[in-house]
Amino acid sequence: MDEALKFTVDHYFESEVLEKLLSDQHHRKISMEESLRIDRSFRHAAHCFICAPLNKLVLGKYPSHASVLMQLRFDGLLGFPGGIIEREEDIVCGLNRELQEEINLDLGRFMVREADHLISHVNHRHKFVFHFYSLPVTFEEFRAIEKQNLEATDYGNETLGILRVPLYTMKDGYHGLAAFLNQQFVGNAKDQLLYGLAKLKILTPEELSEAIHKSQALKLTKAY
Ligand SMILES: O=c1[nH]cnc2c1ncn2[C@@H]1O[C@H](COP(=O)(O)OP(=O)(O)O)[C@@H](O)[C@H]1O
Repeated sequence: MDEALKFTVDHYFESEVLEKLLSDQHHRKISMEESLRIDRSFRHAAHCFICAPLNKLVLGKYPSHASVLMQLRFDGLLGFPGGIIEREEDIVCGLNRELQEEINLDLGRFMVREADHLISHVNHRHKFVFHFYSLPVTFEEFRAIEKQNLEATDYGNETLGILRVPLYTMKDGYHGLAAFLNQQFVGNAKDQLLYGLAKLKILTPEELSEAIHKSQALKLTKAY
């Protein structure tokens, strides 16, 4: 594996390197405690990685081990459901409220908890802290969440729809996750996606590394 590529993947696991790497992109890792002490002029936003285990052959031949939900925003960018936390609001309460508004999450059945926190980043340039949480569910629950989404307040205006991230790789080595990584993501949502996949052990570092490599190598090539 070439060194530059290994570095890209490793940075999701080694916080010091992550911090250094992400500082170039204006997103730096920050602990939850530190983020809560940050200057009050910073806004907080929280987004959620909803995922379920799956054992399926896509198109009858490409193995896929999980379902992960993202959404297409009003501006055509891909992101996770969630949003801005109100000034006096608790982060997890604000996230659950946003999930109800954006994807009509049934809060009687599903709730993100503090323990589901995955990672937070601060962007000093935009004075924003971005918190990222997971909501692991069963596949049946994931299907129920997908169906309920159509009745969301924000459906068709703020959010254009939800989608499942393709976690498989087709025969050409590009279509599937690698091609998906070349789409346009809002803020640091792409980093969050890769982090969630690694942290929840949905894909191995080697699989992630391969997808990142292929997405970079084949970006300009149209396979068909
Ligand atoms: O999935 C995401 N990951 C990380 N940041 C995101 C994501 N979606 C939106 N953002 C950023 O979060 C902030 C709040 O945007 P969002 O559209 O979610 O809030 P809202 O729904 O409350 O208007 C913006 O700075 C936006 O760029």
